[in-house]
Parts: sequence; C-alpha cells; structure tokens
Amino acid sequence: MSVAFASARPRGKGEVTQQTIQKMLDENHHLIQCIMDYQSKGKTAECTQYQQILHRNLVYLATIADSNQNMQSLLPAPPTQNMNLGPGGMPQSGSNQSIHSQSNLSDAIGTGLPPSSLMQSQISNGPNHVSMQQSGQNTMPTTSMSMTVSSHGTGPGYSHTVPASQNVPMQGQGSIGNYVSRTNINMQSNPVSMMHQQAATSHYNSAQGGSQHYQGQSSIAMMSQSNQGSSMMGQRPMGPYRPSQQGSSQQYMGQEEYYSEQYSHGQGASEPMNQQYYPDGHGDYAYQQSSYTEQSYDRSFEDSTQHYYEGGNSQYSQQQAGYQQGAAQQQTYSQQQYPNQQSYPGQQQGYGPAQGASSQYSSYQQGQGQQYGSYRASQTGPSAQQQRPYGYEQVSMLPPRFVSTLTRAILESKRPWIPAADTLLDPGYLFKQQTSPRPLFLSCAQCSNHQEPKRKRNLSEKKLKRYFVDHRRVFVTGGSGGNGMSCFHSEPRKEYGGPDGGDGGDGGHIILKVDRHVRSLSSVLSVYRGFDGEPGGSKNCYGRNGDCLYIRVPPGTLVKEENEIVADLSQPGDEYIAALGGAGGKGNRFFLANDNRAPVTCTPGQPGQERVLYLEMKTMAHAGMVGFPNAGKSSLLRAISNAKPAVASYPFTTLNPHVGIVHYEDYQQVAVADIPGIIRGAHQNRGLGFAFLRHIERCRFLLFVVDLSIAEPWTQLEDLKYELEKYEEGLSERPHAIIGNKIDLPQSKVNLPQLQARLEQKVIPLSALTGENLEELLLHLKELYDDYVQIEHKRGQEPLNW
Ligand SMILES: Nc1nc2c(ncn2[C@@H]2O[C@H](COP(=O)(O)OP(=O)(O)OP(=O)(O)O)[C@@H](O)[C@H]2O)c(=O)[nH]1
Ligand SMILES: [Mg+2]
Repeated sequence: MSVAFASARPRGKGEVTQQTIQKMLDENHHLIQCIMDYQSKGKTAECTQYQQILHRNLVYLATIADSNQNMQSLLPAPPTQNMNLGPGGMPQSGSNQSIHSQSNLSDAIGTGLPPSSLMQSQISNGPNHVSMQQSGQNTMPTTSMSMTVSSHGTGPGYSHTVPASQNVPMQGQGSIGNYVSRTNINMQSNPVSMMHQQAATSHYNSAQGGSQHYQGQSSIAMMSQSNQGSSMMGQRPMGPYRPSQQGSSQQYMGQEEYYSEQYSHGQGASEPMNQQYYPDGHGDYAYQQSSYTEQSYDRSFEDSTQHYYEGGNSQYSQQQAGYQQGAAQQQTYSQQQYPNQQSYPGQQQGYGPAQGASSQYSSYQQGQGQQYGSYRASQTGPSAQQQRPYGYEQVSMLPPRFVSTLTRAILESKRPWIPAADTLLDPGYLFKQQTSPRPLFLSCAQCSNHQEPKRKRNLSEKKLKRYFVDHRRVFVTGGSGGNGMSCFHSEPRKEYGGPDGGDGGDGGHIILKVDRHVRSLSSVLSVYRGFDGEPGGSKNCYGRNGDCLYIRVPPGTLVKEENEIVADLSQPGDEYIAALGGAGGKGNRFFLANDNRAPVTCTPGQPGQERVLYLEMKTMAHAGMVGFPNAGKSSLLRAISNAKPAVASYPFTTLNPHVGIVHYEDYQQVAVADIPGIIRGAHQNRGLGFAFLRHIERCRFLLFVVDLSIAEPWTQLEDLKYELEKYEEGLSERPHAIIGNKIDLPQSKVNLPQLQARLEQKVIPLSALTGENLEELLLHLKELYDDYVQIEHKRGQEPLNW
C-alpha cells in the first residue's frame, strides 16, 4: 500500500480555509488507515513515515486552531450526534467505544451540544486505534488526541478556577506541551465548547482543564504501562478529583485511584534531569540532556501560551520556576527513562484532593512522562542513541534511587567489572548489563583446573595407553591433614561446657601397589596428590581421614629416588607408600589441661609428604628371548603361547617387550618375554640400543634365538652374549637354551651342524613358521622352569607366578 500524501497545509496563514482544513482532515483519515494497514502487515518503516506525516498535520491543525480566533468558522460541519465511528468509518473497537462514551458523557455533562467535530473525532478516535495497537511514537499523537476528547467533554469545568499561573508550567513542558495544547485547540475548535471563545491560553487557565488533560494523559499512561488501551479510561469511573471543582468532578473520578496505582509510591526530592525535547522538522523528537533548572521559553508564535514548532529550529524549553512542580516533572523524565523503577516514595503529595493546580500538573507531568517515554521508544536515528536507557554516563548522573545497587557499585568501583562465571552463563546477561564496561571474561584459571586439564588428562591417558611405558617420573604429594577445630560446648544451663573442638583428619597416603593385570606404567600419571583429611568439627567430632590413593603398577616395578632404589615391587600385591599424608591438626579439646580449662589453641593440618620418584618396570617373566632382528622371536612366541606380537619380514618389528604364557598340562605357567632385537654394537646405542635389556634382567633363564638361515649363525650367538655382558656382567651366564629357528629352510639345515659343532650346548632346531620341533623347546623350557622353581625353593622364596 503505497500512498503519496501531498501536504494540504497552506503555506500562508491567510490561506487557511475550510476546504484546506477539510482536506487535511481527509488526509489524516487516510493516513490513519494506512498506518493501521501497515501495522497489520508489520511494516514499521512505512508506518513510522506515515505517523510522522500525520503528526505534522495534527500539529499544524493545532497550531492553526490555537492561533485563529475564527477557527470555528473554518471547521467543517459537525457530524451527527450518533457518530461513533472513527474517521473514515473505521470499525469501532471496544476501547474506542469507551472513549466515545466518555466523550459523549462529557458532552452531556457539558453543554449538551453535539459531539465533537470530525476533526475531533479523527484526532481523538483515529490515533487511539493506532496507539492501542502499537507503542512508541504513535502514542504521542494518540495521547494528545485522547486528551482532546476529555477536554472537550469537560468544557464547562474550565469556567471555574482558572489560575493564571498554570499557563506557564503547562507551556514549559516542552514538546509534551505541544500535544496538550493541541488538545486544547481541539476544544477551542469545538463549536460547543466554551473554550473556543477564550484565547489560546484559556484551556490552560483552568485547573480543571489541566486535570482534564491529566485524564487524557492518564489514559495514555495506562496504555503505555498496562497495555490496556484507552478503554481503561472509559471503564474507570471518574471520581471527584477535586471536590472544590464542579462540572468536571466526574471526569476526575478515579484519577487519583489510577495514579495511586501507577505512582502511588510517591516522589522523592527533585533531581535535575537536564533533559529537553526537541521537535525537529520531521516530527521526530530528539532527546538531549541539558541544563534543566534554568530553561527559557521562547515565544515565537503570536500570543498563544502554547507554541508549536514544526521546524527543526524550534526548541521547547521548560521553565521550572514557573510552577512548583519541578519534582514532579523530573519524576516524569526519570520515569520515562527508567520505566522499570516505579518506586517513588512520597509521590502522593501531588494527588491530594485539596491540592491546587500544581498537584494536577504533577500528575499531568507523570502522565506525559509515561506517554513520551513510550513515544521515544520507537524513535530511530540520532535520537534513538540518546534514548538508549541506562547509558553508563547517564546512570552516573542519576540520583541514587534511580540506580540499582549493582550499577551503583560498578560506577563507584571505577574498575572493569568482571562478572561472575555463573552470571556469564545467563544468556541475557550481556543484554541486561549494557551499562557495564565491556565484560571481561575470566582468565579461566578455575576452568583450567577443572575442565581443560581433565580433558588433557584423558587424552594423555589414551595416548599413553597406546605405547608401552617402562619408566615414569612421578611427583607425589600426600594429602594434607585437616585443621583442628577450636570451639566450646554450650547449651542451655551449661553455657561453659568446655572445649570440644575435634582434631582434623589425617591426609591420605599415596601407595604404589602391584597389580598383576597391569602390564606397563602407561596408566601411571606424572603427578599425584593424596586426599586431604577433613577438618575437625565441634562436639569433639574428628575429621575424616583422607583415603589412601593407590597407584597400580605392574610387577617388577622398581622405585628409585635420587638414583637409589627404595622399593622393588616384584610380587603382585606388594605395596609401597610413595608419599605420606599429613597429620591432622589438633582441636582445642586436645589442649585441655588443668591449668588451662578453656584453651582456644588449635593446630592446622600438616601438609602431605612430597616426593619425586622414578618408577622403572622390568618385565617379570620366567624366560626371555634374545636374538637378532628378524630371527623369528615373535613368531616363536606366537607359536608357543597366546601372545600375538607383531611379525614382519623387516628388522625391529618388535619395539616393546611382549610376554606370552606357556601353559603346561600340570597347570604350570611359564612366562616368556619377547624383546626387540639386538645387533652388534647395541651397547653403543646402535639399533634400538640395549635399554630394553632391562626387561630380561629379571628373567630367570634366557632363550637365545638364532636364525639358522644366515651363514655363520654362531656369530649371532657371540654377539648376543657380548651385548648382554655389556649390559650386565654375568647376564649371559644365566640358564639359557639355544634355539635354531627357521629349520624349515634348506640353508638352515646346512648351518645347523656347523653351529652345533662350535657349541657344547645342544641347539634346539625348530621352525616357528611350520611348528617343527616345538615340542622339544617346550620340554626344555619346562625343565628350565622346574630348575628355577627348585632354586627358588632352596632360597626359601616363592617362584614367580603368572
Ligand atoms: N621360513 C621361516 N620364516 C620364519 C620363521 N620364523 C619367522 N620367520 C619369518 O621371519 C620374519 C621375521 O619374523 P619375526 O618373528 O618378526 O622376527 P623377530 O625376531 O620378531 O624380529 P624383530 O621383531 O624385528 O626382532 C618373518 O617374515 C617371519 O615370517 C620360520 O621358522 N621359518
Ligand atoms: Mg619381533
């Protein structure tokens, strides 16, 4: 719906005719329909544009009416008495009916003359539709038009009390006063109203007139705050607001009640708000802070006490000294800036039944504040920035009661405000705390302790579990002891029951324990801290001791501290206390003595022991296979046990030791370890070195695996023994068996006699690949094991069991 509205306003004051006014009214009617249409379609931009045009027209109409004494003659013919539709025959909603009923009621109360003219109907009803359906900028003209109806209805009330001093304050209300004056102009334009015979100031010369305006304002306030629309005004009974005033008392009925609900919290001391409203040439009202206490009022439009400015050069000022409602007015602005803060203690003074016009203006200002606040809410452009509520600088200028405790604390702290972590979790936090500086997020110190390390630890565990770890540096710290408690027993009739502070619990130890199911140190972490003991409590309650923290290690774990062996955990179930927990503190009950019946002394818990240990695992197996790479060690282990080490045709396939269990019929189990291959010069760190020889260091007997397919296989045996001697002297002299593998190959059968001829010990020829002669190996292995068991029994020790 695109409608081009050509301004029907005459450019000169002398051009104002009834036709031009009628044209403007029709245009306004069309505008209202367009606004409603755009509202239903959700086109806010177009809606705002047409609202601005409508606003200009209304302002101009009001200006004409305010300045023209013969406005009545210029107005079109009044509609019929039963006209209840808005301009253009808009459907009458319930709220409009309320307004009309009030309007008609006012007419009945007043002169009984025909209802308001088309202009009044248009202004009063049409914009009301808009305002009820949308908030913000529409509210302003709506409000003003609603006041028109009320003013018109209470026309006779103006003839009673007319304090001249009220002209100034009403005029001094800036742009808000524009709308009020328009309302009055409408009253003047009403041929049945008595106000039209007066000057433009007449409608403000009556306190009742002001109060009638307040009624309109209150309706707007209701619309803006309670969203109940203008129907509330009609539904609310208008009780006598000022008993001394007649004629309009019915209009004021309920107003006090309303304000009691809306502003019954009272107003405090006046606080300068330093705000002015500037209507620009486009109907937008900019908001600007300025000195408020001393504001001037410019008269630039004839003798009217109300000044209407369409151009952007106009400025509406407020003269607070003209009326004694500075507090009320400031309250108004505060209200519109902080709509959520409605706690104004002491505000009731403006609504007492015996108060004068000033109190009415007070309430009027509040209504305007509500109205204008909602009006500004929909503004865009530069004024919208100034409308930003709770600006940091604005907040700092506000009185304390308008600033929340939290915001005040932030302002006074002068430091970047770091919100709490749980606050940051609130998704609406950043939106709510726009006044605070840019939120600084926490340094994640706590998060790193609880989340990220945990994630890293899990990754490290997974990573470490992929590899065989046979040595580990561990930093262990025992748990700290709990603090002792210092307190005294007290109960009725036994106030001095003596000290009853309990001791703190001892910290937990860190214990290394051999688990036969653990095959490596991969599950051992680098840092351990024991569980702390709980502090002592009252009533002689001792703190709970910290639990012991067990670290599972594989059999054959050697514990070293500063290159000294402190523990050799070879048997399953062996334990070693790696770090002692701290002793718990003593409660004051512990210090009870004959010479001190009320000790207050209590001791803190002791910290746990800290140690740096080196764990070294040496594979605990009965037999260890030693051979050159590709000799077939892994293949042999696979052949005689259930172990599944990797087998490949390239050297150094095996990088970590593997242990396989050979089961015999008598349920004896012989553990056989497969270690990486050893080459000549391994002691010089050639190949994989010989560090892995530690894993055969604990083996009770050895299995030398020789590849018979290679020429001069005896050289392999010599080199192996040489390297073992380099690693540990006498290691090659342990009980052992010589295995000639790959006997299935033809070359092996040639080399086997040569090897056997050079050795005194019998060589066991076999084929791990084909399984040839494996029985001989198993029998010999069993003999070696039996010898080992006998030796252990002779030593009085239990043989290693798997
Ligand atoms: N023909 C034949 N080939 C064998 C025999 N035993 C092992 N092999 C082959 O020799 C190659 C090496 O076997 P592995 O078991 O990996 O030898 P390894 O001693 O474990 O080698 P590393 O792990 O590198 O020390 C593989 O290709 C096996 O198939 C056998 O008895 N006969
Ligand atoms: Mg291997």
